[in-house]
Amino acid sequence: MPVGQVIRSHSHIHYVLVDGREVECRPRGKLRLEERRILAGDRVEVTLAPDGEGRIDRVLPRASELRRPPVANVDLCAVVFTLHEPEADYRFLDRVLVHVEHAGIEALLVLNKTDLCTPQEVEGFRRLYGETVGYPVVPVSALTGEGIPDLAARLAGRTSVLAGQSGAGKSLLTRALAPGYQARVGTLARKLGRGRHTTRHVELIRLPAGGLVADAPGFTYLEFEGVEARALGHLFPDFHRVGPCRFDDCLHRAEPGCAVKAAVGERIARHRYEHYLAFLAEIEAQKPW
Ligand SMILES: Nc1nc2c(ncn2[C@@H]2O[C@H](COP(=O)(O)OP(=O)(O)OP(=O)(O)O)[C@@H](O)[C@H]2O)c(=O)[nH]1
Ligand SMILES: [Zn+2]
Repeated sequence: MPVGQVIRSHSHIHYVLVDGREVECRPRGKLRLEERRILAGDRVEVTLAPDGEGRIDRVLPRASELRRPPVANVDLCAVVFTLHEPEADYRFLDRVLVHVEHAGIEALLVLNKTDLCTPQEVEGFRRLYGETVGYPVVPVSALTGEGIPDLAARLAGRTSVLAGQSGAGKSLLTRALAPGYQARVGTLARKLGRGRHTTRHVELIRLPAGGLVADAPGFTYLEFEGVEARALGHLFPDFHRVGPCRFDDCLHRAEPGCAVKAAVGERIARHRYEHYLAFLAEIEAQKPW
């Protein structure tokens, strides 16, 4: 039985990508009654009819499920960051990275607007986040197209969402990656404040080099709900490369024999440690005493 991936839905009609072909499918009766909605990104078993349409027989177990936007099986988050326009906000970046780690999704750092940067700035960022922190970094310019083929190659075969602060260039990047793509929500809806970010049905856009990218940004809800204070340090990959600390349950704050604290300014960037402390305080303040 062929297996495909749902790329968009319209009430009870789901468009499923099967062997590179978009097939209009309806779920079989029993599935329609189930509580579980069929989400964009779902892998489904389909029966193809001679007329070219199909029937969804079964939704395969999800490897991941994002709430905002509602997409199943996202396996990569491209976090879009800029050094200028808007000015670099490392605290926001680290916050997004913590959320991506918490969701168990691989992160890729996209340094956008390189046309506004000196080569030294790009190299400095690549060293800091690519080497010291340890995420793959892809410098691009959505405006000039520089680096876009490299980014496309990294998104090939994956189901991705873009994240990052407002104005970082997520929309322009999506257009640079999928030049033929036309957003289905018009300017009017966006002006009324019911634009792409709040559309109920997410669409996965097919990239020419293969791979799917959501048409709505991910990780827009950045409260640390569900993140335990003791687990926060595990969401900083640069922290687990040092150590171990003397105590297994070290919070890396004032404990004796803390390997993390000892590495600050060397193998751990000072601002990463400061953001960790700030996030930790935020999580502790959330506790219902
Ligand atoms: N110079 C330069 N400008 C860019 C680049 N990418 C995007 N921009 C501009 O930055 C502004 C914001 O880009 P968008 O794509 O709307 O940003 P966004 O991340 O989708 O923003 P939100 O929709 O608010 O989340 C626009 O004016 C873009 O034209 C780039 O690589 N270089
Ligand atoms: Zn420690």
